[in-house]
Amino acid sequence: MTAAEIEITPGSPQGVVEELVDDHETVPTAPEAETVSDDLSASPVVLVDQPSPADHDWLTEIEERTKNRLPIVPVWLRSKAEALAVMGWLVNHYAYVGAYHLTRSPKYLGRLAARSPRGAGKAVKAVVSWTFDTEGRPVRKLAAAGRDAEQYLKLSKAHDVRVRNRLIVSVSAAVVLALGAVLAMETAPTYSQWAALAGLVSLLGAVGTPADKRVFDRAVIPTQAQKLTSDLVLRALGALGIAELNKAVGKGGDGINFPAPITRDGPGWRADVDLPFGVTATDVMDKRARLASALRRPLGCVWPEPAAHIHPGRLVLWVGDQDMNKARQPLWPMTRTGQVDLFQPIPFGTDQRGRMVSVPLMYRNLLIGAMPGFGKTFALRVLLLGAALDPSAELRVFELKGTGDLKPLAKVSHHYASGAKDSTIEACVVSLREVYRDLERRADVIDGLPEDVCPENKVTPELAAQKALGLHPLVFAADEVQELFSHEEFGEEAAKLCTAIIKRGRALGVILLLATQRPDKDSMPTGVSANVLVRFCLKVAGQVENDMVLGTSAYRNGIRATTFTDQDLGIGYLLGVSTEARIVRSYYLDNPTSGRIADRARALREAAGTLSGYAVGQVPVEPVSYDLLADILTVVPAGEDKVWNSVVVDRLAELRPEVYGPWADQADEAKTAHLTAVLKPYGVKVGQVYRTVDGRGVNRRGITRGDVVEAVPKKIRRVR
Ligand SMILES: Nc1ncnc2c1ncn2[C@@H]1O[C@H](COP(=O)(O)OP(=O)(O)OP(=O)(O)O)[C@@H](O)[C@H]1O
Repeated sequence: MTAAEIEITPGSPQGVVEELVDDHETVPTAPEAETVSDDLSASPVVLVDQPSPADHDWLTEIEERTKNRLPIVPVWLRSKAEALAVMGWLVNHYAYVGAYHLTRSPKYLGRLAARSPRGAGKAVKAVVSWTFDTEGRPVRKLAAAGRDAEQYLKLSKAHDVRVRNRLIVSVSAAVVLALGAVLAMETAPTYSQWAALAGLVSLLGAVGTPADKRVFDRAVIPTQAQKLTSDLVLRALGALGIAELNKAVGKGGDGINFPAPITRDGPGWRADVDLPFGVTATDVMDKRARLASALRRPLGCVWPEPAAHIHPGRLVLWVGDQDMNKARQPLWPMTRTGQVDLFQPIPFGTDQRGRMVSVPLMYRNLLIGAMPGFGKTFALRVLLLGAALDPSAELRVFELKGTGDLKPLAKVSHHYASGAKDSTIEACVVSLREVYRDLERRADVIDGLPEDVCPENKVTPELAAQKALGLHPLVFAADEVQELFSHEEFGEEAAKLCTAIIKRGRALGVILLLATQRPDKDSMPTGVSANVLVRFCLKVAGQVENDMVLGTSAYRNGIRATTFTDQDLGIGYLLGVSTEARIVRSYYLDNPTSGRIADRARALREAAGTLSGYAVGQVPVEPVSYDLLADILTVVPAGEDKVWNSVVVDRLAELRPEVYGPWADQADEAKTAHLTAVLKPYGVKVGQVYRTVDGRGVNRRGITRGDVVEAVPKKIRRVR
């Protein structure tokens, strides 16, 4: 409430005013209050906004300002690697420009030679004009026309003296030049004669070049980056079709406030804007395409962001000189040297302004989603190579497409498999089962530790470092995970295992990294998508996929990965790393570079003695042999004709806990549905089975033993 006034009718209770005034201020009682009366008969009026001591608290004010300090040292100069990369890029750029012009030098010389007669003409004209003082002619003419004889005589005299002196200078210069030329022709070597001639011709050519023409071609087409001004910003905001904004920028409106000057920030311009009351930064982000159109810039240059830590109406508009997808991508800081500690964030990419964005993996899980070909695997590979550079981390990598994009990681992984075959899917599920079982062991280890060693009941760097405890970071990655979750036979089990690992694994040092090109509800279990903490969404087709990867309501809140263009490879929304969603372009590591980094990671592991499994030539994953139908016939003896599914699952879990244990860790209904699904490929039907429990008749879904016996010869495939 600003300078509003509230009338207190005689006898009205003080409490009414107290409820309406601003929060912390104490309202004086009616007699002490400043009263204003505009009508003698009217009741006293109290100013509701009383002066606040905080208004004059300069320390508070300074503290507020310090929150919005801009960096003293430019972002790119803060890291040695980044600064070197920028310098390298500059040297490369100017070397290119130099080579470009050098190869065109004959063309430039020809151009200058053609223009030199015009230049010679201009030079002669200028010398003659100077010598004979032609610029004074209009003044003398005026004096003559005004019949001012005295003035005219004065001017003529001065003119004569000036011309005489200048003639002496010009003639002397001409004689010296002529003599110099003759001398040079006689004595100077031929190459310097030619050089002098070329210099003279170039000079005259440059003089003769018209103002609207260039001597040199452009080696680099300059970006049409216009300086961002408040007028431009206001015009653009006014073109968004947001009523409150229109009112504010229109005639008689309150205007829009810029709390800080528009400045250069990285390779672009930054404007901080306080939007009108009630308009949020998200409202503007929603209309990014319109904003870009109004600013006349490519979409990839215009990045409105909220600054919600200040207030939801604070907009930070950053307009880059270059489209994000064309901007120079710095080198991944770990490309050549360095080791990673998984308890620290891993450098993952850069934002629109070229600032490095790191992703913490410990105590988190990650989901990457996008349409095919937009950079999921590349993004996943950056994080996996980061994890590989932590020699204590155990990697289990499954690339379910079969293109071998994650092959460089094979040499450091405990489990590695590639391909879309059933055997790869099965290997992946078997590995998941192992991880699931390892969760139990890890939980027991942590549970058994004294409180002073493990006060927070979770893996800490100190605990992870103690090899004997086996609490080292375990990174399980599956690319094209839709192949796993939509698999007829293993899909359901994989979904359950991943959901359980995502929910329980965080504190136990188990990290799940999943990438999918089909983030719909059939290929991405909601238990997984709802519980994942870090999300990276590159271009997706629609709202459903967007929200599946980025979380419910992301689209409604303006976080729309649908707005990325076809050229935005590797660019996506990253959620779960900072308070706001960030737009990030993952570091680009090609195959050979990834191979070299993996070699380094392998060397680190060899030194630490942590190479294991696939990386040292062991069989990828040894699937546990089991035969579902035979196992059912074992746990449902011949005399028992019909049995509930949930009972069968419990008995199976007792028989082979390592295989069926996770099935039994579910509610009865889920157990029933699970067994129904896995029996479907065998043609075993599930129906109602009546049983008496505690004297009461109960109907539940179950199987008939005879149907299982029938199915044995018709088995589609023996599950190993
Ligand atoms: N950060 C990046 N910068 C520039 N280009 C990139 C980046 N990331 C990926 N790309 C390009 O995008 C192409 C596709 O990347 P990638 O194979 O990771 O896509 P994908 O989403 O995994 O595709 P698919 O779903 O078909 O497996 C790569 O060949 C690469 O050239």
